Amino acid sequence: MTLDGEDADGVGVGSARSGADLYDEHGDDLQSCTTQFRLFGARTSFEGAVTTVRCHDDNVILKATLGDPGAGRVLVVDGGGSPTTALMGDLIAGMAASNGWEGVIIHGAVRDVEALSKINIGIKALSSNPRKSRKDGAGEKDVEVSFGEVTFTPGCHLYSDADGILVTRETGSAATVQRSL
Ligand SMILES: O=C([O-])CC(=O)C(=O)O
Repeated sequence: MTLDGEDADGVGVGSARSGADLYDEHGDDLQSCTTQFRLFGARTSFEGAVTTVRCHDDNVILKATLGDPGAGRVLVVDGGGSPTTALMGDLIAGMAASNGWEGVIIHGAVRDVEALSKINIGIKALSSNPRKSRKDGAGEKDVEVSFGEVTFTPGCHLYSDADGILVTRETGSAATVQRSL
């Protein structure tokens, strides 16, 4: 499946299509996340291939991953839904934006909310908490994670906007959603 921005003649439609438009076109070929996130970053719409981290109140692996070149990817973080500590603040988010990450979705909390709103990256998280997380290095990378009735498999494609989060069921280069639809 290819989710591209072209009409039947292969001509770009020229205006941004929303998550609702994408869902209407592709239906249940796409998973739709039922978890209600808050939007924290300056970018309201973002997409890319998924990389995953699972960590609970410990952000060492998250920080190391966002220190790698993003190459247009979106990091999906299964933080166990914890509101207890922030897994990301403005320093890590700024680094992620500089490294070419398109977005970060955190099933958990962030901090430095005012500053995050000025960083040119997509950020969705459940909540905010000024308390920082532990630095023990507990967690896993590149594992399948699930929340909001969606399974996020590394390499699947994710599209996020004000409507919500859509995720392909397949992985690989054929499953693409171009940004300027
Ligand atoms: O270092 C942390 O735990 C998170 C943080 O405050 C930042 O990214 O600015």
